Amino acid sequence: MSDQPRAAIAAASRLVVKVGSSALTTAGDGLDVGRLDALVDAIAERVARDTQIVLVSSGAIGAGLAPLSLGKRPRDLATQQAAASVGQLALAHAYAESFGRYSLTVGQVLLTSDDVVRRAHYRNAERTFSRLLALGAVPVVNENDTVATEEIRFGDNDRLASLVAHLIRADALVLLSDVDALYDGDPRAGGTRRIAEVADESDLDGLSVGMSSSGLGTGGMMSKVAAARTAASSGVPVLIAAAADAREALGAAQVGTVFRPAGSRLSARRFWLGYAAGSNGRLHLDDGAVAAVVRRRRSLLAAGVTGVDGDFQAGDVVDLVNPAQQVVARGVVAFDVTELPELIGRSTHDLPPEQRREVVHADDLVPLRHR
Ligand SMILES: Nc1ncnc2c1ncn2[C@@H]1O[C@H](COP(=O)(O)OP(=O)(O)O)[C@@H](O)[C@H]1O
Ligand SMILES: N[C@@H](CCC(=O)OP(=O)(O)O)C(=O)O
Repeated sequence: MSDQPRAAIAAASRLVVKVGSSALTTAGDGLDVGRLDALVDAIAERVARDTQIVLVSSGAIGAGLAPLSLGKRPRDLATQQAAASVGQLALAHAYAESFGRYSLTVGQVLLTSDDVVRRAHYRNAERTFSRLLALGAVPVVNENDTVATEEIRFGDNDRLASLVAHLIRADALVLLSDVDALYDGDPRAGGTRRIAEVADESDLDGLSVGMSSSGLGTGGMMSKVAAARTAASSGVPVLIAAAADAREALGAAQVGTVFRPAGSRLSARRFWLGYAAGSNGRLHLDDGAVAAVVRRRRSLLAAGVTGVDGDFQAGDVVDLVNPAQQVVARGVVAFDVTELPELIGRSTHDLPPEQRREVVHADDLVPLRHR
């Protein structure tokens, strides 16, 4: 086992740290200020060593339960939003007080999925973060739960954190939770083994990673592993650790599970295209087109398209799907959905001159891995 990704996390000059509800709130009592202060102590220590940190914090819903006399996490969206509305205020206040002990200023950034799905909003968010960091503030991020509808919500701050890590070009992502690492099965069941490092995708084979969460968070370990894979496969090392071990995690990083980054880092635009953008439709590819696009990194031509669905216009983002119905790539399509049916399957030189172009140009295309 190599210490390379842990050394990179220990030396990072820009970090995204995400903390889950389970590490900040308790079912009956709401926000646990003692645990929040301990997390802030660890972050402030790292900031004092000149690391810029963006904190993605869950816990708004959990923090809003006790003030509204709600016993456990509500299932319906309206009550979750009411709890988040009350809880986010408490959370932001607690962070402002806690960072204030170190004379650090916090800035609240509440994002909806539109802020990353739409390219113009994405760039706007990027500017806000870089300005806050340049001014020496600690951005504290959460989903804007009170306005996010069922359809558009992330519902999952692990994914939001991996998107933010790319948005701000962080050197590493640290996911803090109530569990100290990824195990080969749900540690609550006992008899499980800690995974110290995920060097490549094959290290995840055979693991039982639960959706079931602590009861306070959402997505369980499954959403953390998905977020870690997204970040690592596009060049960002990730550490999953317990919030209780935050000092060690943000220090030498010799705790938890580390995900080794694979390949080179995607540009902000290609990352956005592959992982953040919303998709407006699907192009179905034959095997030859899949090989050309995924292995040889060529443009997608009409000859290799077998079908289309969705409602898209030229310039929209679409999924590229193989014959087994797996999404193998995403790209910006060069035709409206209404134009494609009469073009597909035809070779480029048979097309009318005004339509003699790639369906998706190689520069606008990002191959994705699938499991
Ligand atoms: N293979 C696994 N390894 C580690 N934890 C797991 C695994 N499968 C399920 N879990 C559970 O995932 C929970 C963490 O997820 P969650 O409650 O959503 O955390 P958070 O609120 O921090 O996002 C842990 O309490 C743990 O019991
Ligand atoms: N935005 C929600 C948290 C959503 C979420 O992903 O929660 P968690 O699994 O605890 O990171 C809140 O603040 O309660």
